[in-house]
This record gives sequence, structure tokens and C-alpha cells, in this order.
Amino acid sequence: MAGPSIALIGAGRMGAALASGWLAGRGKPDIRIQDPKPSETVTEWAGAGKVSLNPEPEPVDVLVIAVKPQVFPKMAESLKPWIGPQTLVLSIMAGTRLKQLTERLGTGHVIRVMPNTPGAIGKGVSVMAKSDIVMAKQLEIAGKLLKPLGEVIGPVDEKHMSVVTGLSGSGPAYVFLMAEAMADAAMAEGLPAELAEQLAALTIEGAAALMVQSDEAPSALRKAVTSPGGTTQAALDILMDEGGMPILMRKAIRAAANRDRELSRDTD
Ligand SMILES: NC(=O)C1=CN([C@@H]2O[C@H](COP(=O)(O)OP(=O)(O)OC[C@H]3O[C@@H](n4cnc5c(N)ncnc54)[C@H](OP(=O)(O)O)[C@@H]3O)[C@@H](O)[C@H]2O)C=CC1
Ligand SMILES: O=C(O)[C@@H]1CCC=N1
Repeated sequence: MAGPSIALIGAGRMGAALASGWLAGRGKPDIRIQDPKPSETVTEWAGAGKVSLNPEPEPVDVLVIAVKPQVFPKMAESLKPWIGPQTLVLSIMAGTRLKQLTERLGTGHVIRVMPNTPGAIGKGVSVMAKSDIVMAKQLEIAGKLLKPLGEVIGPVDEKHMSVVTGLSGSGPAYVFLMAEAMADAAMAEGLPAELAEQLAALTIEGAAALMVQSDEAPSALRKAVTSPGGTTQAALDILMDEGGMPILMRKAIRAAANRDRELSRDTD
């Protein structure tokens, strides 16, 4: 059976990650991409006949919206020709609520998704929230389209999506910052740059893999590294001090979630 016809609006970092997952699957998916300034990769896909680039809009099975939330209100009207009575709309935009999608696009068949960039290598997590009238079959289609990016979670209540965005959507950036900060600190202590960067990245990779494979909670794994009176304890006394990492993370995730809520208000 042929797969669904898909129109992808915006093939930037996340949109292109989605499309490359669909292209890596079996069969020849029907993918139409709308992007005014397509990247080299997207242009190559089009040249090789893998996708059709900037075709005339017509109703498709699934419309995937992957533009910036600030762009959406200005272009929403122009997306209507892609939408028929049965079209499922999948939005990955931060801070754009199901109600706003429904009102601007004139359909209730909408699912909001928060993916993350590790999806580009199949190691991401996508969290879905859906409007009431989305059918089980449509949820299944959405799940299949998101599967190449990694784990798919939900549907969850939409009220959780701002915090989800602050945690898993933006979260990879926090981890990359930690790698940068660890390497910079080691360099400041005299380690050569290349060795510092290599050790920071491998340590984060190893710790993440151990956490995923282990049955133990992150706090137990942390304690297993921490010998009483040892080196880790000396570092954690600083990281977990008042105003240290836990409180900073609390403030950071609150700021990200609040920004998501603010974006919702801006796009009203
Ligand atoms: N990056 C991330 O980690 C995550 C992003 N998201 C969400 O994904 C969405 C896209 O983010 P991201 O991929 O990072 O951003 P990008 O800027 O990389 O991608 C957006 C793409 O949309 C294109 N575009 C702009 N205007 C139009 C238009 N009128 N029609 C079609 N395409 C258009 C842009 O082109 P141009 O560059 O020429 O403007 C660009 O290629 C956002 O809503 C974001 O909230 C969600 C989860 C994680
Ligand atoms: O920074 C952003 O707004 C987007 C949403 C989550 C990750 N990137």
C-alpha cells in the first residue's frame, strides 16, 4: 500500500531531519517540500527525484509545519490549499497551540509535536499532543512519521507542552553547553584543547548510555561515582551548592517554558 502524501512546510534543521527519516524508510514516499530557500541537501533530493520542491499546493494526507512560530501567522492562509477534509496537520512549532492551528488553518485535525535535534540520527524524542477530533488512525500515521527520529511519546495533555519544550525540545542545547563548559574548564586547568574536547564529549556519551541502559536512577548513578571525601565530592560540593546546577536548571527550564507560553501569546 502506498504511504501517505506529505507536504513539508519549511525544510530547515528539524524539517529536513524529518524528511531524511522518511526518505531512509522503505518504499518511495510522496514528499512535497515548500521552502523558498531550500538547502543544498533538499535541492539534491529534488534533483534526484526523491521529493518534489515547491510544487503547486493541493490537498495531501499529512501537512507538516516546520517553520518558525513567528512566521506561521503570516503564512497560515497560504497553507489552506494543502488541506482537505481528511488532511492531518502536524505542527512541530514551539509555542503554537492546537487552538491557534485550528483557527488559522480551518481544520480540527491537528497534532502538535515537540521533537529534538538528536532525531537527525534517530536518537531523538518526540512528544505529541492532539486535538479532540483527531482519530486513532491519524495518531498512528503521526507516530509512524515521527518514528525515524527516535522515541515517540504521547499524546499528552497540551498543557504540558511548554515544559516539554523546555526539557526535551531545548534540552540538547543544555547538554552541548555542558560539554563546552567542561572542556573549557579542563583547558583552563592546562589540558590540551583537543584532549579536553574529546574527553568531555566521550564522558557525556558514556554517561548518557549508562543512564539509558541502567535500571538505577540518575541520582544513584551519581552517587556511584562519588567516593566519600574524593574528587567527585569536591566538584559536586560546588555544582550542588546553593545557586548551583539544580537551581540554575530550575530557572532555565522555567525560562524556556515561559518563552513557549509567550510565543503562544505573540502568535494569537
Ligand atoms: N531546532 C530545534 O531544535 C527544534 C525546532 N523545533 C521547531 O521547529 C521549527 C523549525 O525550527 P528549525 O528547523 O530549527 O528552524 P530553521 O530556521 O532551520 O527552519 C525553518 C525553515 O523554514 C523555512 N521557511 C521560512 N519561511 C518559509 C515559508 N514561508 N514557507 C516555507 N518555508 C519557510 C526557512 O527558510 P529560511 O532559512 O530561508 O528562512 C527554514 O528553511 C520551529 O518552529 C521550532 O520551534 C522544534 C523542536 C526542536
Ligand atoms: O529554541 C527553540 O525555540 C526551538 C524549540 C525547541 C528547540 N528549539
